[in-house]
Amino acid sequence: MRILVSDPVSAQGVELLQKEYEVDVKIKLPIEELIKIIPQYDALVVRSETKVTKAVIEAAANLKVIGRAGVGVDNIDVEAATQKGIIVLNAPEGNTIAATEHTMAMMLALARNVPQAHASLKNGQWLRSKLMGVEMRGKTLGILGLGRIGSGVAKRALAMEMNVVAYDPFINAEQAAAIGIQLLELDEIFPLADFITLHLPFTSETKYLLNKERFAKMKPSVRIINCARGGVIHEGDLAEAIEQGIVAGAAIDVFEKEPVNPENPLLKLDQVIVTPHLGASTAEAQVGVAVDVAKGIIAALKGEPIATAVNMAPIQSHVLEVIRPYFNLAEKMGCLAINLAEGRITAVDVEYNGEISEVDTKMLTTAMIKGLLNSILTEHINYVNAPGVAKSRGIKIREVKSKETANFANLITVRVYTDKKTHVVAGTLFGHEEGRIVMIDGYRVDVEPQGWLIVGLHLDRPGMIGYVGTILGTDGININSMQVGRTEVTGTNIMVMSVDSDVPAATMLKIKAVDGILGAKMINFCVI
Ligand SMILES: NC(=O)c1ccc[n+]([C@@H]2O[C@H](COP(=O)([O-])OP(=O)(O)OC[C@H]3O[C@@H](n4cnc5c(N)ncnc54)[C@H](O)[C@@H]3O)[C@@H](O)[C@H]2O)c1
Ligand SMILES: O=C(O)CC[C@@H](O)C(=O)O
Repeated sequence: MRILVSDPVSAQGVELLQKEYEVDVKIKLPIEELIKIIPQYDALVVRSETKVTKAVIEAAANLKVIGRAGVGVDNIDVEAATQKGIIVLNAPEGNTIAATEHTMAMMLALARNVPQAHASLKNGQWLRSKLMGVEMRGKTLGILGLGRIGSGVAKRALAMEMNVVAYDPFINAEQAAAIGIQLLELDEIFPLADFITLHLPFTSETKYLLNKERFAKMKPSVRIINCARGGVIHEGDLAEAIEQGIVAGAAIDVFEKEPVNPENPLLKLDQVIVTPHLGASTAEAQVGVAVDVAKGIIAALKGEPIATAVNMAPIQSHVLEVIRPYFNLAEKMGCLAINLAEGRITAVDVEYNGEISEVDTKMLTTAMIKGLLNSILTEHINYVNAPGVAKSRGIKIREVKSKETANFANLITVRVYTDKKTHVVAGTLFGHEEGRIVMIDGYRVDVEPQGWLIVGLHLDRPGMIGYVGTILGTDGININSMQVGRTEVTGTNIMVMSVDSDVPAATMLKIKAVDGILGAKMINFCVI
């Protein structure tokens, strides 16, 4: 597999990727060049400079995952990626502290005119009275967006004895109270705030959230800090509000167009201090996001679950801890169940029994669907596209949950309904990690879901196992485990054999032709 890194990311992340895959680092690629070379790659790693547009994604014939070394994914067409089954993941936590501290640095620098003082003094001017500042203590800070960075800023502002209020429609009052601040409506914040800092994503909802109309509602002494995304403030309106004395000053790290146009009106104002999108630029944050994104890319390429994918249902870390050991098992159970099934599949039930039923198991169900569909489709099925593909094929997926369990602490049961029959496969973990299939169509087995498996139905009479063993032996296929038992149909037995290598179709035909063999299936667990 090949990975393209198209923005500067820390060496630690690149080295992690190089341990597993071939990696090309090509910075500042013109978009035409990116479109030309992207079909060669399975994964793409970016920061904010590379614009992963629809055209890039359409050209990306082999791309499986795009990793963003940072939080904001607004430089990636996530919708186009999702439609193509490409996982988009980010590294949401690695630069939180960096961006939080940069916000505090910008707020203090704005309050005390630090950049203006520095520049004038270096220019030979001693401007003490002109550069009078304001204190933070006792002032009201309005935080727009109380997520990771917003709440970090809130805690630091409280330590500086500021009054802190916040607007975030997706946070409840208890969460805000736990930080020690009050949630208000947006319009309630404007007349109160001496400082307003933005920490929300750039979306169609937040575009130009602060504009002419909203500046007019603010205190005339208000100072604005933006270390989130350029487009959440209308830059022209802000410049005008500052010129008119409606806003006292602004500290801006992010711009609607980056690198910023030197003609941007904000750059011309003394009351505006700026940095070139440096929020995440600390040594620690860059190592953090590069390592996090590399781990995410490796997991994605190996088909493992990813906690930081933005176009899949998010998994909370305590849930991931519980369900992680079951992913491989669930996927293999999907593969086995679909291989047993005959006829048109109409629905699949996944039943969770035991303690596992108490956590969110959606991603395990997705793993099962992934295993099921990858066994029958040529298109690559992953955690992003599996539910959509199942739906488009008219397969109804249902989760059933019960804390009750009979023989195992935790049990997953997959039922595949077809227009002919229902097939049932159940699995559990032995110890904490070892996945086992413990039931196939009502028959108790103990099968490691790996390698190759033959499942056959035969008449309950002497010699049947011998015939099959002889065919396999003659064709050079080694049996490494074998179980035989009665099914619920009188006179019919089931045999389950793990073998060391792939079984050619010709060998399977010979087995099926044995008098008394009622059917036989070969399951290749290696294909998923
Ligand atoms: N300057 C930088 O270098 C830098 C570094 C890191 C992050 N960022 C940016 O900072 C911002 C915040 O990052 P984060 O890690 O705190 O993200 P986060 O997802 O933890 O927090 C975002 C918060 O915004 C809230 N929100 C969403 N839509 C909203 C709306 N319409 N109105 C009000 N609140 C809304 C969400 O509920 C959430 O609580 C993002 O835009 C991110 O891209 C910039
Ligand atoms: O890559 C960067 O330096 C910026 C990152 C930042 O904007 C983010 O959203 O994480």
